[in-house]
Amino acid sequence: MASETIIDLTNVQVFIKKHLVLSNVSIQINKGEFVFLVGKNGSGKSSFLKTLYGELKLEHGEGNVAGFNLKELKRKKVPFLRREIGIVFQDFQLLTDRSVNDNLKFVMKATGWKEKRKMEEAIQELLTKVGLGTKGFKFPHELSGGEQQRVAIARALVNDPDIILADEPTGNLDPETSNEIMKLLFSIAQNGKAVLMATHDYELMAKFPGRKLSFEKGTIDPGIAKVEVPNEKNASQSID
Ligand SMILES: Nc1ncnc2c1ncn2[C@@H]1O[C@H](COP(=O)(O)OP(=O)(O)OP(=O)(O)O)[C@@H](O)[C@H]1O
Repeated sequence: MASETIIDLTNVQVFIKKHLVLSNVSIQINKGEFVFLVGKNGSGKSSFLKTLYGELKLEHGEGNVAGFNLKELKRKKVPFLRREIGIVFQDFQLLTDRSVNDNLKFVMKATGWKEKRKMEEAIQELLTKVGLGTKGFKFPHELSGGEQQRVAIARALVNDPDIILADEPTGNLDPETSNEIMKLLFSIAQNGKAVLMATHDYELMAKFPGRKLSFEKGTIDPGIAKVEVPNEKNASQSID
């Protein structure tokens, strides 16, 4: 796969209100990379991700994400950046009052999808991709934590973004289920997306060798860039 930079930061500083969280951040990430964000609690991983998806405004330094200049990005344009990024959280953040299908449909409608049949086809394709092809009619509370996270990943993929940002996506899951979710996220990177994942799980990191961004001393050590995702030790094409 040809290397193509999708995240490009130069001398970025990340602030929360007046509090300087990170400085001297210069990082380039290519499509197809799997990147772990590692560091102690409070070292700035979530704030870094928020900067990438436009939740925190970039005031200092230069940042380009999926073709958007973060410094010049106006608040009302942030939804356009978000369409290029899929976001996955530790606590899934599904809408509990509707089915899996309707959770996905909700995001589709909010991002401009109109044709019912196209939406239904895309939903089926996405759910099959994450191994939930028969569960679209279920409500979130009828699914296990791992299944709910798969729905959240399907939702993140709705607009076929080049970047997936995952903030401790396995934080609420048991080791076996975490492993399955990792396989899924890895396969997404292998299909050409940049996947960035904050985690404290060193066992997972040992098993799925990706690039590591280390958050320490108020900055980020960018690790060694790899163009392609290394194959997972027990690589399997099948997600189930
Ligand atoms: N809303 C806020 N207001 C003020 N300070 C904040 C806010 N959110 C986070 N911070 C501070 O910013 C710093 C970075 O926090 P951040 O949540 O980005 O770290 P993290 O590495 O993601 O931590 P964790 O591993 O616990 O999720 C911390 O010092 C934190 O206390």
